[in-house]
Amino acid sequence: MADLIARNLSVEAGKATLVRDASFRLARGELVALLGPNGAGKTSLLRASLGLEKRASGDALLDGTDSEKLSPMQRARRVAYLPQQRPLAWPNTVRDVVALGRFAYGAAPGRLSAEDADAVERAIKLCDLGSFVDRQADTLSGGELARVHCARAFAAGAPLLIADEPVAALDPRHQFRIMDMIRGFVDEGGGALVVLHDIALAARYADRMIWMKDAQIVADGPPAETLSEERMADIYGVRAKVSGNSVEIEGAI
Ligand SMILES: Nc1ncnc2c1ncn2[C@@H]1O[C@H](COP(=O)(O)OP(=O)(O)OP(=O)(O)O)[C@@H](O)[C@H]1O
Repeated sequence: MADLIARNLSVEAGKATLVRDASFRLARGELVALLGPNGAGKTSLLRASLGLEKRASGDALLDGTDSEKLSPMQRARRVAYLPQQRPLAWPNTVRDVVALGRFAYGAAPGRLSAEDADAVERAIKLCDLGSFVDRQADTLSGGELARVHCARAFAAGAPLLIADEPVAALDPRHQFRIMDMIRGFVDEGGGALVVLHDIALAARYADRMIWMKDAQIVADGPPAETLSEERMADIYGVRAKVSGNSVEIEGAI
């Protein structure tokens, strides 16, 4: 059973509390949106859950193992993590950047098994990168590069996917395409936790919404139970019209 369970996690930096007493579970078969304003603590929560950032208290288990105790390779086989900041370490072709997603299987660009090569080609196709494969990744536009990083995460073939704002720089069509791919991944048995700032997109795709504000999780449940005009006012300080899963933001309060 692949899952990620965070229990009473807190993260501190100096005197600041970035995450306070947060608990959630991510399992296969669900697409969970993590929402909240800038600075709410979303990235800190994800990184601490994955064992990439020190916790002040609480714990986080990936498939029952403390995530802080996993080696990078063990972690990467359990979960593909697409961070918000996605620096390219060096200029490389698109195909080679996507191939980096296979490192958990001992692959390196130029040294791919048939299975690795297959996963890389599938991810390239899924993310609509066919015409870019031989380009240097550092010559792509921001949105094109975002798709390359999505492909790198998909190529990993891990049962869980955690993506921090995967569609932030994308045009509307590619936002839908990426969300469709994540939905498809979940429908085939994966589990995905995705940070989104587009509430309408989140409500349309997510089975569950986790809402954060001021370092705390304040709600966790299906859109029908947690998305409301009051919630939009409380979390984001905006006036919004909410009708079913549709949200129209009218302005700041
Ligand atoms: N090392 C640090 N020292 C002090 N404050 C920090 C540190 N790292 C993060 N913060 C602060 O903690 C808060 C939470 O940051 P985090 O990146 O988790 O927020 P977020 O919800 O992901 O925001 P965004 O939507 O803008 O990406 C922010 O106010 C940030 O400035």
